[in-house]
Amino acid sequence: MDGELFPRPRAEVAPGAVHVPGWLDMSAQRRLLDACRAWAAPPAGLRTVRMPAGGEMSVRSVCLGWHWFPYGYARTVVDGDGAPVKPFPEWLGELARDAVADAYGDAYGQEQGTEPYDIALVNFYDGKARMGMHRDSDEKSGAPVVSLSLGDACVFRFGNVSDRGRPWTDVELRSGDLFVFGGPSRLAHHGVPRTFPGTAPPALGLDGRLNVTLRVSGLIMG
Ligand SMILES: O=C(O)CCC(=O)C(=O)O
Ligand SMILES: [Fe+2]
Repeated sequence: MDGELFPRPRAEVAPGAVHVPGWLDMSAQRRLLDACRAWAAPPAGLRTVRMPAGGEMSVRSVCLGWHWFPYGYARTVVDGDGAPVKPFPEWLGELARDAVADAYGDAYGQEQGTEPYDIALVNFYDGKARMGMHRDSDEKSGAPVVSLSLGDACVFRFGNVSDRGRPWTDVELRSGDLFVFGGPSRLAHHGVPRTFPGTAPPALGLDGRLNVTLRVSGLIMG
């Protein structure tokens, strides 16, 4: 972010897991936030996800392209209002490609592939929301997951591929930050143990935190 006392360096926290601080400037953050507000509106808008065991996720979510539910993808909001999922816009796919290219440079070139990005999962965190350690394993593609953060900062816990426990690395994700995980880290466990309410940049006008992950489904269109 401009005006910081110490610039935050980019970091590869595990092989194929790259944090790029301040990747989106304020106007790009505003554009993404405006789009999230439109996506959040019904039908097929922001919803609370109920887990098979009976609990509810504390984040509220909306999907584009394919609708994620525990645990799979569908073309309609099968666990909500039943409406068709909103389309995945072309500009988001371009943003995902740019993100992977910027995060990886020439490394993991083989991971970039040619399959188009076709899923966005948007998660809204109020001050109390969290996300437990999990893997993004419902996709049929090994393409990297692209994560963009807006609003309040959070602790993003990036763990290992074998289980939910240590070793992990805690990374602070702030508004505008990019995190890409692919290659050997594509199926690493990760979660958000806490956010820092009130730390969103005032110029953005968001109370809480939004995270947008962009993914390749590897699923057949239709
Ligand atoms: O909010 C985040 O930074 C992570 C979100 C996440 O892991 C997911 O949507 O699967
Ligand atoms: Fe995830």
